[in-house]
Amino acid sequence: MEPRPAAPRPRLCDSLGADQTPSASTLNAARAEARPAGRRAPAVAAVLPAGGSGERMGVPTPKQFCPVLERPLISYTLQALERVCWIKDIVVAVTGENMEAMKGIIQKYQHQRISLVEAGVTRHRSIFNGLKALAEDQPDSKLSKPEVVIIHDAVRPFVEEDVLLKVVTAAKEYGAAGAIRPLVSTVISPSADGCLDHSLERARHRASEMPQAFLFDVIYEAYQQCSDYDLEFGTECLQLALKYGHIKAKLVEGSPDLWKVTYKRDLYAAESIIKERISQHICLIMDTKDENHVGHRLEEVLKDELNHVKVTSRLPCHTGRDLDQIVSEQCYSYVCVNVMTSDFEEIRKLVNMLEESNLSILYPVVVISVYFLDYKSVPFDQKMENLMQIREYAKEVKKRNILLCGLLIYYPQVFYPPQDPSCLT
Ligand SMILES: Nc1ccn([C@@H]2O[C@H](COP(=O)(O)OP(=O)(O)OP(=O)(O)O)[C@@H](O)[C@H]2O)c(=O)n1
Ligand SMILES: O=P(O)(O)OC[C@@H](O)[C@@H](O)[C@@H](O)CO
Repeated sequence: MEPRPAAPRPRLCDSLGADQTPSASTLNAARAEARPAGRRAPAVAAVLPAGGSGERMGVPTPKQFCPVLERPLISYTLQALERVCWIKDIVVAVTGENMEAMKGIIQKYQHQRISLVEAGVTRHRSIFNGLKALAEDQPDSKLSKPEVVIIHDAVRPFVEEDVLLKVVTAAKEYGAAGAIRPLVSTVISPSADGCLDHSLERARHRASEMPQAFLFDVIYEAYQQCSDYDLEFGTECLQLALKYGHIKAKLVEGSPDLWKVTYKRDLYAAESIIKERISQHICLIMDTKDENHVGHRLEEVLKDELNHVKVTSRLPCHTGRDLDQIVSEQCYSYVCVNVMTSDFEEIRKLVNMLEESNLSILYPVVVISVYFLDYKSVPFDQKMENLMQIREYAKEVKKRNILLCGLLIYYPQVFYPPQDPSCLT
């Protein structure tokens, strides 16, 4: 087993999640349920098989390393599991030839709690290698044996804490548990001559997805007893627990986002989902606390469209504290609405804060600086000079995954009839 890479700098904790991310009270209740009175929560580890070649993706790069928004797919899955604080170890099985690349990903994106093991020639063998790293009967094992182990494909990036908690809670009670989804197509059985032999009643069957969870001893003993045929051709861990451990896994309905990236179209879908999620988190920054600030009109419009709009006002004298609060909101799109000020240095300070927070390591960060200026009080060429500064600076920060743009709204300083405030939007 490869030693854990050196602990990188403090990693930002990304709070992004799909809409179904459970509330803290939900999780606390489920944790309490998972923890019989007086008993400690189970020690939980995860094994991520990531040793495939991605043949069906049809590209030279194994799909787990294919870029999504210029970041390897596996990094999103690692981030999803790292967001779950009660998973103490994450063991990733990669091929020897991809070991260095995997270490580089861990370092660049500051992943933590990751241990690497050599993958096998099949998915089951990769998973078995990951389990061996957690079993304490192995000579080079550096990890403590968990009570419950999660098995999750590295190419299923959209896994949320709630389904992980459900399968772990169920595995503790039943010995094994797995996420399932309704079938989209009907399953049929062909005869030897390539004709239909029979079809399965779709409503009575389900698709087996990931994550799955097991009492560690149940699945580890199943793999130790596994036939070579099963290791070579099997695709279902739940079946191993049934066949070798006589454990009937508890089936847990999963969300639609649990699908596995298999074909190229799945990468495009993954990118769209990620873009949609990060674009839902917007932070509006205004340059005064004035409640009549035009930014509040924009806030109303955005709140009608988006789920997470944070608003803050940044007075020049309190820039440091307000900017810290802004960055802590973990947004990835910032709209700075400037009516009173149009100080380029303010934008530079914000961009520097965003960069120092490492936000732009995980996702591209968008900063839109909007200037409202009365064209009678400010000469046009002076303001355009400001925008030109932003344009040059934007070229520089784009290399650091921060997309900066400026918008100048020049308007005559006239009185808008109160019955028509929409003129300002
Ligand atoms: N020898 C293998 C084969 C697969 N996997 C992993 O098992 C997961 C699910 O397998 P699959 O989608 O089949 O991945 P590939 O085998 O890479 O895909 P393909 O069958 O298209 O080659 C993936 O994270 C893959 O990296 C693995 O760890 N070791
Ligand atoms: O068969 P593949 O290697 O493409 O993927 C493995 C899947 O079969 C597996 O992840 C789920 O079906 C649950 O076992």
